[in-house]
Amino acid sequence: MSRVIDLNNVTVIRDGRPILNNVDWQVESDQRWVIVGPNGAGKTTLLRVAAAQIHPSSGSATILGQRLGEINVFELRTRIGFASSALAAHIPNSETVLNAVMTASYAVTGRWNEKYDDIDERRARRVLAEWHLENYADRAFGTLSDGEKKRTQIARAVMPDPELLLLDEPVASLDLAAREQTISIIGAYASAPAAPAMVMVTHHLEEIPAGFTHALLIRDGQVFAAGEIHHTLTSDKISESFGFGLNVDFTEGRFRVRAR
Ligand SMILES: Nc1ncnc2c1ncn2[C@@H]1O[C@H](COP(=O)(O)OP(=O)(O)OP(=O)(O)O)[C@@H](O)[C@H]1O
Repeated sequence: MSRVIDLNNVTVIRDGRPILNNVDWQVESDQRWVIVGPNGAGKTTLLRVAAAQIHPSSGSATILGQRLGEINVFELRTRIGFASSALAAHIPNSETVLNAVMTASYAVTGRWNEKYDDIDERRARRVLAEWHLENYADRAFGTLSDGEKKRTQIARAVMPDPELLLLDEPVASLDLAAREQTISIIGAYASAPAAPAMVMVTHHLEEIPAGFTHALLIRDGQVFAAGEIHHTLTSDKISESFGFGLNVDFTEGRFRVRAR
């Protein structure tokens, strides 16, 4: 086990105000975290610090043993898988699904002149099968449904075999069947002993897949609660962090939330 994310007193200032404020957070390699909090709480900002995409304005952020500000972030980013809708916007609509996933080995979107080895293609096809996309390898990315696009983004993120996998709302806006299918594939991936450390941002506790072990509740840029998932996603803590009375229960491996 090793420390994958180590944030100490991290503050991120934008437009003169802290959008993350004195955040302390540690993630170990055998943990899978969900980040939950109201709109605008700072979830995506926190994930972008973990992805080495933005630096703290103050405090220290060490990701996979590399302290941001002291290292080459381009090298570090090759060890991190990051799937978000914002990144998906960079995948050309005409790119085939196979190429969209395969180019991840070189951390680029859009296949130009790189030379790919058979081994990359074999791995990309294995990853496509793992994310139930094997029949879409030759389809243009732009022709996929939202659910297929989301799974392609995640397949792209796991292609380089990352040591840290970050998922920003991986099932947002999917229909019921696509949502349940994607939750179940992420759950199988997260539950495998060889899975990397993972962090997933979600708005809905119902969307937390199997295999997730820890939760961080964030409110107004500050950590409201963090720790083992069942000790953190309690009715009292969720109600207080969202400022609304909510009952949380956990049945058949899934969380469920109702108004009190
Ligand atoms: N570059 C920026 N400049 C100014 N404000 C920003 C910037 N990026 C984010 N913010 C603000 O910081 C706050 C936190 O944003 P962030 O996207 O991290 O929240 P979030 O918890 O992911 O929100 P949501 O649930 O709505 O996606 C928001 O109020 C947002 O408007």
